Amino acid sequence: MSPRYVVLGPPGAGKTTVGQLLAARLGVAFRDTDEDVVATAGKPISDIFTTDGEPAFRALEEEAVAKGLAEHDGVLALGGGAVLSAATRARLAAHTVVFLNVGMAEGVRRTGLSTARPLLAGVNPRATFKALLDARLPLYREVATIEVDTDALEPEQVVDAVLARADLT
Ligand SMILES: Nc1ncnc2c1ncn2[C@@H]1O[C@H](COP(=O)(O)OP(=O)(O)O)[C@@H](O)[C@H]1O
Ligand SMILES: O=C(O)C1=C[C@@H](OP(=O)(O)O)[C@@H](O)[C@H](O)C1
Ligand SMILES: [Mg+2]
Repeated sequence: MSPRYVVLGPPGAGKTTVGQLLAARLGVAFRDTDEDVVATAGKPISDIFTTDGEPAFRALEEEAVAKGLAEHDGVLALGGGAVLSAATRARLAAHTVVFLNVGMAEGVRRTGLSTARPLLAGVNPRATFKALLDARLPLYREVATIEVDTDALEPEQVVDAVLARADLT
């Protein structure tokens, strides 16, 4: 069993939103590793970061991704930082991996009103987002089999683009 599509990319790229729409379009189940982590920890992501620290969150996330890849056959969305784990990147090698990209301005705009992402809750979200993109873009591209730039697309158009790209592979 293997997910039809694994969806990754920076916060605000639309992994959760587009992943759900893609799953609905295909008539398959949707799963999000962030939700699995919250269920396992029994508390919200912001609390895990505050109480237990980011390394504890990353360990839970690595486990949730491994389980999702092994158990789920629909669309699996990852958290934006899941690719920081070399073990996760190695596990993604055999999968159809969709990288949803978003630039700094649009990414900050989309995530700006939410307090749910502790990494972006600092004083300078633009600088934080830029540093995050610089560090992670090579990692997303290392594992991606399909890349879609979402900046100028509505979520349903992103689904169209993913499926059009998938037809070509
Ligand atoms: N293509 C898009 N165009 C406009 N807004 C979007 C798009 N994709 C997602 N959003 C919005 O951006 C916010 C973050 O989306 P989300 O799916 O949670 O991203 P991620 O899971 O990648 O962090 C949500 O408010 C969502 O409605
Ligand atoms: O980029 C990150 O490191 C994170 C992204 C979040 O998920 P989304 O990318 O779905 O917002 C969530 O996993 C956590 O707040 C850490
Ligand atoms: Mg998400």
